[in-house]
Amino acid sequence: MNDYPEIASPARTQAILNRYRLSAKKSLGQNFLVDLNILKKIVETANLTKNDNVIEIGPGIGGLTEQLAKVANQVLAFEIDQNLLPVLAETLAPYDNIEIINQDILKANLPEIVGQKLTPDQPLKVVANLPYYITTPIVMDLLANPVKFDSIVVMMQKEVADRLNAVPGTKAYGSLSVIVQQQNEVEISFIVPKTAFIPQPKVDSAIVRLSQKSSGDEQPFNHKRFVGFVRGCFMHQRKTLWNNLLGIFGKEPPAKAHIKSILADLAIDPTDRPEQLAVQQFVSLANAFHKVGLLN
Ligand SMILES: C[S@@+](CC[C@H](N)C(=O)[O-])C[C@H]1O[C@@H](n2cnc3c(N)ncnc32)[C@H](O)[C@@H]1O
Repeated sequence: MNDYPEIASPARTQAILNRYRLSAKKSLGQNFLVDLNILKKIVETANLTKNDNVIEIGPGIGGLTEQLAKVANQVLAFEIDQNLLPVLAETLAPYDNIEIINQDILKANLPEIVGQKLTPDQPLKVVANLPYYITTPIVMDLLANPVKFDSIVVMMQKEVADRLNAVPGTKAYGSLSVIVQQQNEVEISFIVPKTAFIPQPKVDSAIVRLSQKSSGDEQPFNHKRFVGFVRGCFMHQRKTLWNNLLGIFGKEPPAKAHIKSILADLAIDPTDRPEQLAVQQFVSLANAFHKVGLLN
């Protein structure tokens, strides 16, 4: 499709940055991936076909975007940094199936944009090398979005990936693990060393694949309320579940009595710490508190 060397080589990336007199902005999490093998592995992990539409977050100078455009139908790439637009116009000029949207992904109206730009009946996948300073808000927004994605394959700091994938009883297990795992199968596909980037970040990264669970498990009565409830349960991680629940619902008699009887009904020990509970136990708890009118 083009005769240029791939964008994501260390030499070409550095040459582009020099020519446009750009230096990577730390404040926007700009670490550009310059290892073509890793980019290809990311695309393989996303399992893209010519029928798939892709949302990319943060195309940077276009290294990953280029690889996505080669195998997917259409790529919509959200880039907040206006200074990168002329770069992307140059690097991605050979591709006619990419649209760059100069918006903050956390503020973009995805349902409207996707509805306007993409055909509705094609699979929609997210593939991105996420800006690390907002990894968690982006993942949370994607999961809560009315737009449903067939899969999400994203690079993040390894430490955050470990939290997404953590099992109960471990230090990494927290509200993020529960909220993400409630809806998704989580897989850490592979680790990316910091040497694969310009500039190099301080820590290694991981490629995480999220795909919607198709289990018949009990579902939370409301996703947003469930998220708030789980965060409340982990508010004071070293305190008991009992104390965290009192923190959420108050110590007054009706709330206290409900907490006591719901924990007893669900056979949950009030002296357990929040990290000892399985994902489905949080769902049962949230739904039980909703049923008695404490969580609405
Ligand atoms: C880790 S870099 C990835 C760049 C490129 N995709 C790559 O793999 O080399 C993250 C990118 O996200 C962009 N970005 C940061 N915050 C953003 C936001 N709120 N919305 C959209 N893009 C953002 C940065 O400007 C940067 O281009």
